[in-house]
Amino acid sequence: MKTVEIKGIKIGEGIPKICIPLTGKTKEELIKEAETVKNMKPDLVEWRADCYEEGENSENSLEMLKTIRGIFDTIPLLFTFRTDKEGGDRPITCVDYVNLLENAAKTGFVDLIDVEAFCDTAKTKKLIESLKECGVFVVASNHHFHRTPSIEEMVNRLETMDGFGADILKLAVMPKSEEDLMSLLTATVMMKKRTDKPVITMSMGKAGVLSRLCGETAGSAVTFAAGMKASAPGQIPADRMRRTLALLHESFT
Ligand SMILES: O=C1C[C@@](O)(C(=O)O)C[C@@H](O)[C@@H]1O
Repeated sequence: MKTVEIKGIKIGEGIPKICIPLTGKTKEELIKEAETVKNMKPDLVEWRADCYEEGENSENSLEMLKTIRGIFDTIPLLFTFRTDKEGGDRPITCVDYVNLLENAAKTGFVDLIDVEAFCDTAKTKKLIESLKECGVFVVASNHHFHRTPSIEEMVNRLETMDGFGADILKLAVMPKSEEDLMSLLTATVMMKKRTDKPVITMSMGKAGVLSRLCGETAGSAVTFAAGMKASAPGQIPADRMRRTLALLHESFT
């Protein structure tokens, strides 16, 4: 397994790492949220720039990013602009999306960047390459807020993201039944044999909660947990997540 190591955090090894999202809408909200989240001692922090007012505006975003980086000086920071097509808060054109990610990578303020791999597949590989050249790790992602694709499709999508050259492969799906949850877990287990990169998967909503807890067994390297506010359905509070992961880990060893 190729672990991704950032500021002493080894993604892809041991207990799944806890990532807490920041979802504030205004600068004031975000600063308050960031300080609260810092006290929760997350392994990673995700800034959901699409939740920020005018977050699609590169200048605005990068200014805010600098402030957030200042607060999380030693904690790995993931920059995400989730487009409205994949469940995010605001629309953005493909051109602006690419520019925003490239500009964020060039600041040196972020450790990881989320790239929606299926936004414009003809351009994804090149975008990932250019971001990696700036020295950031790339998390390729794909989200299905209304369904769980077949096991075959989920594995294909994760393998495609691998082929695009991402460092970490992420897939979030919505279950409609217990079978859907099991399908996501099966696809995750199958990926262990098909890639040496860290994989992150989750089945969202209440029906999928188990998938956020069992990453150490299934092979999901990071789990997203709520800080002040969840960024997706089914995220449980970070303190409860930490206790549960520790309890499971203890039971395995
Ligand atoms: O991709 C993901 C996963 C996520 O959607 C979840 O279900 O926990 C939460 C998002 O903030 C993050 O960007």
